[in-house]
Amino acid sequence: MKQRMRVTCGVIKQAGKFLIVQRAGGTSHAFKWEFPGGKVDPGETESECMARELKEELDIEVAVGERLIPIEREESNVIIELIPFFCTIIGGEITLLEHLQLAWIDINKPIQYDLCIGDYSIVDQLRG
Ligand SMILES: Nc1nc2c([nH]c(=O)n2[C@@H]2O[C@H](COP(=O)(O)OP(=O)(O)OP(=O)(O)O)[C@@H](O)[C@H]2O)c(=O)[nH]1
Repeated sequence: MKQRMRVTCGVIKQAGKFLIVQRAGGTSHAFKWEFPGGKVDPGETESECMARELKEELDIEVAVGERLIPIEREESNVIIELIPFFCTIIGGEITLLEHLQLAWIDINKPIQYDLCIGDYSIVDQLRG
């Protein structure tokens, strides 16, 4: 059976725009843009993972809201389930602890950033 990996990613909206961040060099998908998040650890719920990753990556506390439709993709024989959640910042200031840059995107305009492939499906969901 193929290995599965669950990854949560946060959809944060402010002033009508959505936050994306650029992955660092030396990681998988280096320099690609993504919604911040990461792998669900054993024994952790998806929501716990979401809140933990945003604390680790952006130094913010969030309220984890609605779960969007997950996106499944296979990469190097591993099935990656990317699970987006709407998140609201309830504490802290966004500080990039792992990523290179951030951007706030207007979802209804063409995306000018090189996103991780699965993330285009999240953008489609946000466009409704
Ligand atoms: N965080 C995040 N990962 C994504 C997105 N889209 C996407 O394909 N991925 C992929 O999902 C995987 C998540 O890995 P990650 O490196 O962010 O997770 P992590 O922080 O737990 O990793 P690490 O602790 O092993 O460094 C990567 O292969 C990444 O390329 C996204 O929007 N956000």
